[in-house]
Amino acid sequence: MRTIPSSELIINDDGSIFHLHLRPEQLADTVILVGDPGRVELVASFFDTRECNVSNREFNTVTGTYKGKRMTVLSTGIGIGNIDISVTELDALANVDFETRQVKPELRRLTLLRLGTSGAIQPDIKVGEAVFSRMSIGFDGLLNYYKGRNEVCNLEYEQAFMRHTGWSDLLPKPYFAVADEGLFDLFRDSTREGITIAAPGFYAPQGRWVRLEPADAHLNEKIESFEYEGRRITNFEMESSALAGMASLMGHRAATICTIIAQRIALDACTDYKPFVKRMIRMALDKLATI
Ligand SMILES: O=P(O)(O)O[C@H]1O[C@H](CO)[C@@H](O)[C@H]1O
Ligand SMILES: O=c1cc[nH]c(=O)[nH]1
Repeated sequence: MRTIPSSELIINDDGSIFHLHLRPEQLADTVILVGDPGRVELVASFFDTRECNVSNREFNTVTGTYKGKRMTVLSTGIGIGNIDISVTELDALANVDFETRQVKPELRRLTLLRLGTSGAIQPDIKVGEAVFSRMSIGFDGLLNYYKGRNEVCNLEYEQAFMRHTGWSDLLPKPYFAVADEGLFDLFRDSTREGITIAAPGFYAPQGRWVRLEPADAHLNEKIESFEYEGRRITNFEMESSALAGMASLMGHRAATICTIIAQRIALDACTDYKPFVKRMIRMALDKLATI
């Protein structure tokens, strides 16, 4: 059996994992991931009990209970690189023996739910709505670095999307990662189903033009008009693809729900979005407490 070298899985002197600074016993089976470090306290404010509060860089973590169910809430900061770190380290905490540095014979299956914010790219999706990313399109390329990527992605959608958009060979190949169906069933009545683009940036990668002009000024129009099997692309954010894709490869169940805070078609944005996010968090906690 492979022993993972200490340069590949870095464990701190106190027995915690390199970036998250968590020790294996501090991780619950149900994990809520949020981008904003300040959102951890908002989620944890609903908890009945708290057993630990750990912080390193942008990674804040609280483990506690909500309606008797043990949960961990973790902030990942912004972007796919931090999802690569967070999901790998969460999985290692659950499934690697830190003494032997070997994968445990019995694997633990985590439930990973990201609660984020997002911009809508269809005119009928309003600010304040919660969109469930049933599929996520990775514009970031991360999953292409992992073996088995084709086995967990929807390749038909990928081909159709690249054809429709005339995908530039300067960009990473997009991957279509799929959310856990059980989580979709849990949330289908309380959210709007969507297909979400996870972009490797907030500005040009989402078609925004401040001073630097996007390479393809018409890409968002092509994204908006893409339709396959009667489904369309609904929203932009920056993490859901790597979360869904890595969790599928590892055997965890994962999904993303985002509150819409920008309406890209109406050219509108809401900066007072926290009450909507709070509503999404309470809804998600109530559902997660039942499984
Ligand atoms: O509100 P969070 O969870 O950070 O999610 C969204 O907001 C950030 C950009 O403002 C990106 O992380 C994007 O995915
Ligand atoms: O438009 C948006 C809003 C929030 N987060 C994003 O990544 N994009």
